[in-house]
Amino acid sequence: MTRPDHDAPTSPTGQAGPIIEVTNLVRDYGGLGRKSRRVRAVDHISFGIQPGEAVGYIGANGAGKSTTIKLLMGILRPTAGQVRTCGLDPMRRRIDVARQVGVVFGQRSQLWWDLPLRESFTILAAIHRLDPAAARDRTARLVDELEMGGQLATPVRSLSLGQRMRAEIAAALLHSPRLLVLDEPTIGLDVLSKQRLREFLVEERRERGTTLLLTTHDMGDVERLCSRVLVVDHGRLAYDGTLPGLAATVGAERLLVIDLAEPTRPLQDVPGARLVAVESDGLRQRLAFDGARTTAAAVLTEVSRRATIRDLAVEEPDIEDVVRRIYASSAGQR
Ligand SMILES: Nc1ncnc2c1ncn2[C@@H]1O[C@H](COP(=O)(O)OP(=O)(O)OP(=O)(O)O)[C@@H](O)[C@H]1O
Repeated sequence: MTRPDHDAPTSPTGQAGPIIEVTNLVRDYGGLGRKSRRVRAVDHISFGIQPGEAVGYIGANGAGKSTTIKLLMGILRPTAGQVRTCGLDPMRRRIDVARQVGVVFGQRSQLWWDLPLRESFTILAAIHRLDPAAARDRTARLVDELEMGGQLATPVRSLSLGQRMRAEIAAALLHSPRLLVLDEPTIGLDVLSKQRLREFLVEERRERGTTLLLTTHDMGDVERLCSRVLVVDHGRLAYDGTLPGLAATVGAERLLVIDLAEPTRPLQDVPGARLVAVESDGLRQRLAFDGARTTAAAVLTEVSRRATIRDLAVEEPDIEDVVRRIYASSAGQR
């Protein structure tokens, strides 16, 4: 597919249309010298992200996630294919893109290491040319919501990992970007810090409709924050859809944990279900079923013909396992 090598005439500032549009994107590293081996980090990837979406971009180490993000931000030039971020060519309009996007790269800080945190916010507000009063309000709000009030006088280098990540996110959101790109935002954080950060992001998106693109190895981030997931594997897009759909593509089973009123014979041969475990003399039984082929209701109807159900729970597939199976199945296709 070819596109004119200029920004779409209908969206000179990139306000209309998809917020990210990637078409047949390719990026190679190396391969120029005789001894240098060429690595295809991104291999003909195409996808679009609409304003307001929250998308998890996941894949194993070296799958091509960071390279894709750098291409989206205009840090790297594509080997082939097209990228539009906020409707703009990020290589040619990097500053205009930066005005509309907030980015947090796990390894790279946008804060001034030796200065008190407060100073970083002041400098960033000046760089983004924010109105001073509006910048003060926005900073105060982010500091409040991210519970950073106690750290404003602390030099960035003395912040804990969790505090620094919250500070990075506040810095990325200071100019109220349309798109927030987060690379591994919860890596290394303790459970409580992760939970707080996720809650903040949910709230921020609910209030402002900010589009979110998130790379992560933590499926909890995806489950909590993203309505759509892109799985990249060896530079190729292996899946684009919802999380439950992801589970369905590998035939991942859901589990019904059924508590029965009396000890009951093993619930074998329930159509569409597989008996996984019988516990407490048959008082609790676990049946696995494939959500694409039958429903929990159909399985329960059959069980209730055989015994009285006292209580039940449905356990969703383990998403880490689902992702492992996606990688395994796409490796089989190569
Ligand atoms: N500057 C570089 N020079 C050469 N090869 C590179 C360079 N950067 C990345 N690569 C290679 O490109 C491939 C994709 O790397 P990338 O960093 O995009 O993956 P990733 O999915 O972000 O991995 P991780 O989860 O480990 O951060 C890998 O094989 C990597 O070794």
